[in-house]
Amino acid sequence: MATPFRLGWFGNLTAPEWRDGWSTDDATGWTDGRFHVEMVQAMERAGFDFMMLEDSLMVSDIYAGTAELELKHAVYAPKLDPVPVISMLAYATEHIGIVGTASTTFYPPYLLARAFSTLDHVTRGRVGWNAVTSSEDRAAQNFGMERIPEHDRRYDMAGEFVDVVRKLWASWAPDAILADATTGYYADHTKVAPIHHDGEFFTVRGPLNTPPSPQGRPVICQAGASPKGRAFAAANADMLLTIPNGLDGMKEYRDDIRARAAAHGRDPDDVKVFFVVEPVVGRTDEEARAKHEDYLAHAQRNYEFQMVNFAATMEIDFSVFDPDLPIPDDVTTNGHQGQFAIWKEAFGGRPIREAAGAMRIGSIELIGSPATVADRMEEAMEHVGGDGFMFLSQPPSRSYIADITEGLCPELARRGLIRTGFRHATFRENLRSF
Ligand SMILES: Cc1cc2nc3c(=O)[nH]c(=O)nc-3n(C[C@H](O)[C@H](O)[C@H](O)COP(=O)(O)O)c2cc1C
Repeated sequence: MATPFRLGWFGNLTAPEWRDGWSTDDATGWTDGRFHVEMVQAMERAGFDFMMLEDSLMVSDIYAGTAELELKHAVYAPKLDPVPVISMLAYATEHIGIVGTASTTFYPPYLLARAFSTLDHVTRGRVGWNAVTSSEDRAAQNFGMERIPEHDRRYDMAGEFVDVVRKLWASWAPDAILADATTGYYADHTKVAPIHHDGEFFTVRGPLNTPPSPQGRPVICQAGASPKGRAFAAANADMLLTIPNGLDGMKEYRDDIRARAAAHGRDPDDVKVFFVVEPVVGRTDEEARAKHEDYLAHAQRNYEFQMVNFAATMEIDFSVFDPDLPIPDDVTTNGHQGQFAIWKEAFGGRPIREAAGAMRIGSIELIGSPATVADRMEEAMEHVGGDGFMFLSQPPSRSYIADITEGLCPELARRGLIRTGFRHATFRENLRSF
């Protein structure tokens, strides 16, 4: 009997595939949100648990001191704000969870608690919040700061931020709404209380002015990789996103998070871990390999894309290094520390240009027919212990989405490896249902 796992998609509200000439309308038309609506509908039909929308708050010009390559490849900009787009994606679907990213360093906690409570209402209990600390000076400079706060301090702020948000979400008792025409009371003021939070980073009176939402507390998602990030995630998150290298790295991460969650008195099964992969699927193994070869043939484009990706998220200007040598040993970052260590390991001491030109972001390589890829996914989950995968494709194309939703997912469903329906109304209940 197969043990089922879950699927999510690492979505970017950026331009979908615009370089191959096949979906020319999408190249500029995607900003009306319809491309992503059709994408999330395909995922819901195919058996995905959720779509996640990443976010950042800057146009990065770290690589070589210019935004040229960032904008040339549309890596993180131009993009749309995920928070309002969640409403649209949810209105076009019935069951799938939708996770939006919002930063604990830049949002005021009151606005965030209110926005996600509102989203929980309008999605009828299907929203998740990807709580990130952000990592970029360029983003900080859009919010009156010169530099992003230091890495571990950001997590201290994030811990208090989540505490405030939780208190605000709980500032209305579940039965505070009466709507009683006989007594003339809409809401019971004795069940709505200020929180009077006065902490190191935030002072918030409360209560929230939004009524209790279907989940009460929207699903919390997190992607901490450093020790401090893992501690924060294990204490607070319902789901985690991660890209460790290889099967042993995946198992180490999941075991560590589960042990940390248990140490906080939590049931480890309430914390689901999703591993990022970018499957390359064809009708046959040969067809999939040909697609992969085609990707490798764009080595210079891939290299430039990854350089911006690394520079934007780690604020390290890779242009100062010799691309024909490995990453120097003494480079550190105040950005995504855990992720940087993992990428360095993935480069395996190879020259930067060569490694980045052939790189796909993901914990394991999945290339083949639906049956081949399904075999590998099943083996991986057996090794790691469970939970699920999150697919990434930067940028996604309609044909890539179809490879996954019409090719791979039916094979996974036939084997009983992914969900074929949703038994519960809310995202959290569905996340915990197996
Ligand atoms: C799959 C995945 C998705 C992430 N999405 C975002 C995002 O949308 N916005 C963001 O600022 N950081 C994002 N991050 C970064 C994490 O929040 C975190 O900072 C990073 O994994 C490094 O871990 P650390 O902060 O513990 O060093 C993501 C990380 C991963 C692995």
